[in-house]
Amino acid sequence: MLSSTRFRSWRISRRTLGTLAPFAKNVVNIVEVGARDGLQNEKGAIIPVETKVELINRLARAGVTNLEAGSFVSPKWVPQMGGTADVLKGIDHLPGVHYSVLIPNQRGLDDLFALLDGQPTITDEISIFTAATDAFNQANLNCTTAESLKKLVPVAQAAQDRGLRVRGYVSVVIACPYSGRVDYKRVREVAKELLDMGCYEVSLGDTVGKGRPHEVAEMLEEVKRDVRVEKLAGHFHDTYGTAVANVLTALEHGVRTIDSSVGGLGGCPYSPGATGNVATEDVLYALLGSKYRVAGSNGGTIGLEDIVDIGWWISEKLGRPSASRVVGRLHDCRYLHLHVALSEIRFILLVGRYPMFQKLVSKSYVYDPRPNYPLLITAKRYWIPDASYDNDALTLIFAHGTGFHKENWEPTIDDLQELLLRRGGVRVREIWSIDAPNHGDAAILNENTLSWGYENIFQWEEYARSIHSFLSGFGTGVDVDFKSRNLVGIVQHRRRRMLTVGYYPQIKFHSVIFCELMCMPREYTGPAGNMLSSGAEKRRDTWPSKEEAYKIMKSRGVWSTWDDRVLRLFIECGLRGLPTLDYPSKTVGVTLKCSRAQEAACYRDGTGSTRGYRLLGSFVRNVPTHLIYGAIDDYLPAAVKTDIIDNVVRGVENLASFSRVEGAGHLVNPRGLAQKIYDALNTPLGGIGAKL
Ligand SMILES: CC(C)(COP(=O)([O-])OP(=O)([O-])OC[C@H]1O[C@@H](n2cnc3c(N)ncnc32)[C@H](O)[C@@H]1OP(=O)([O-])[O-])[C@@H](O)C(=O)NCCC(=O)NCCSC(=O)C[C@@](C)(O)CC(=O)[O-]
Repeated sequence: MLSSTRFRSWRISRRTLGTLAPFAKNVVNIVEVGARDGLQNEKGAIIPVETKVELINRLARAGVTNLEAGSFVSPKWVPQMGGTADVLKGIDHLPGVHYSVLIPNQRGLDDLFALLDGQPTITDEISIFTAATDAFNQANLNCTTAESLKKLVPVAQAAQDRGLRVRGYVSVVIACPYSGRVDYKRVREVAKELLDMGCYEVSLGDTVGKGRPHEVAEMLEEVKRDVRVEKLAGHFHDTYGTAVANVLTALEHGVRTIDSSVGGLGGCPYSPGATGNVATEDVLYALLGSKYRVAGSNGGTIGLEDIVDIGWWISEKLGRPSASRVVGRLHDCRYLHLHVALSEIRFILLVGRYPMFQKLVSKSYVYDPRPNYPLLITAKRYWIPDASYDNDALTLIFAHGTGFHKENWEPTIDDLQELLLRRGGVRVREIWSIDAPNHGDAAILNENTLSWGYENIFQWEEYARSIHSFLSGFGTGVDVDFKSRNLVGIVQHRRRRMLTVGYYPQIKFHSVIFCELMCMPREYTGPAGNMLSSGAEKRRDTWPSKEEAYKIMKSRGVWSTWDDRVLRLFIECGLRGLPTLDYPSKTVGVTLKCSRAQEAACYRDGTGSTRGYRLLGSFVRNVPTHLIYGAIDDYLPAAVKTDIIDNVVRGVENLASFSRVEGAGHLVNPRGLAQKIYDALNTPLGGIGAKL
């Protein structure tokens, strides 16, 4: 779990930027309320915690940085919110994302505090709520507006004393289902009282969804007489189809934060007849190409196609069509492979990604091995739900090459999974892919630590140690006993050392597959390392957005030669939003997760490849070893490959298998590589017992 103080302070600085910068720059904040306001209103069976967790994780990965994760209300009143504590415990807490919870009263806050006692960073924000009419409050909170405000004062105070930020809601700001037309003056007074309690922002809710744009305008102008508009958010339900128009009206009147709900989920259980919130997809779509830019962590925004996909997915889970207008159009278009002139990048990525995830599901983890190992580890697990396996089924452990990240393997995993499903053979129980500690998501979590002693040379053995630590189980965050698994290590490029060092306790491997192994004698490592490290230091590492980065990389340099799926994953998972420690004053755009300095530091570790070269001979005698090279000798000279086979391994007969991927060089083609990995996994091993 992401629980360090270092991490917390980073979140706070992002939060400050998030609230101030967007207002000044026509940047719109989205508060995604689907998992709370949306799901709370679902009739029928209780939605499982896992579904809520997946929904929230997907939204955060799509770039949403403010989302409501649930509420601590009475489960008798709102049964769907019953498992909120488990939801908070289950989600991946991504850096820079606020996972807020709705709190009705002191009892709800006490329940949250009990949770925070055990996990202090599980949330940093609560929302409190009341309404502009007594009638609505009586139905929703069992008290009048004045009574509810009185009860909320100590709640807001206690939350702030605990370091939480507090957001306020005023419901029924246009019309009340019980008492009709609302007095906007009362909306102004209630909003002001919430701000006086310390709310950093008040969201004005057209709970019934009857509001028309001119009414929204009038209501806002009234509220603005007492409240600065940057303190206001708009929350519109779409019962009468006016929600998008109301959003645009609110923006024109200076509001810069909009609550919305993926798939248009939801409604308030105490607002009879009201439908869901304005769909997040519909807001994103409406603002495309306008003077407004939506803030988010996915290349500085929220990925529309990701949200479309999530809206489709959650609607399927709930067994009904999405309420979003946009989702039906874009989702169908994607599946018909029509060209949608929105974001070509994300569109193709999703189409390309689907074959794999028909069967495999995935989850990201943060593993904390401290104090046994100083750096946090991030890993992703892929598996088929509900499948059963015997003890022989394999668990594949993927390790990536320098400059990449754990998701880099996904096209290969995708193609491998397809082969396993289509052609059978060995049974694969689970696949894990692990970031090097200065790459991928781990690089963000370890950003500060990496600047204290790892900045000049990052020995690749650190990756070895981190994986050993991960597999040995002396840490928290991943509850799998890898020692009982039938492990296969699949290692890209120069990672041979990773599995060979003799750390204790020893981890048994069924076999190891080296792909384009970068072990070489000393005369090659120096020049290659110098060339690579100076290249890494000089390379461009900031771009205005992920879309721009893709366009630039696609058109030049080594990037343009990559398999397109790999390049798109590099954009999606290898880049991060600014600012960073290296660029503290750049607030817009994206940069590399594995910074230039850290990549160069890896290349300066010249001895890793040489030691790997020396130890490879004894390694293959002890561990069934498959070796796969690209057929094109681009990075790795043909002479080195020949030397490895003839002199180090002493003939291919000492390997479990040897193959070359046709048409591939150092950055091998994923499909060809998947075929070779499939073949290697299905090669009988002849009974060598492997121990690393
Ligand atoms: C506020 C209460 C609890 C008062 O309900 P009450 O009956 O007046 O309170 P009580 O203090 O008499 O307690 C009654 C029972 O509830 C329990 N209880 C009391 N508090 C809690 C709590 N926090 N968590 C869990 N249990 C609680 C309490 O322990 C007791 O249990 P019992 O002894 O009968 O077994 C109730 O009215 C309630 O939960 N209402 C829920 C309202 C709600 O969640 N509405 C939807 C959210 S608001 C919304 O959607 C609008 C918004 C924000 O999106 C904006 C917009 O669209 O306008």
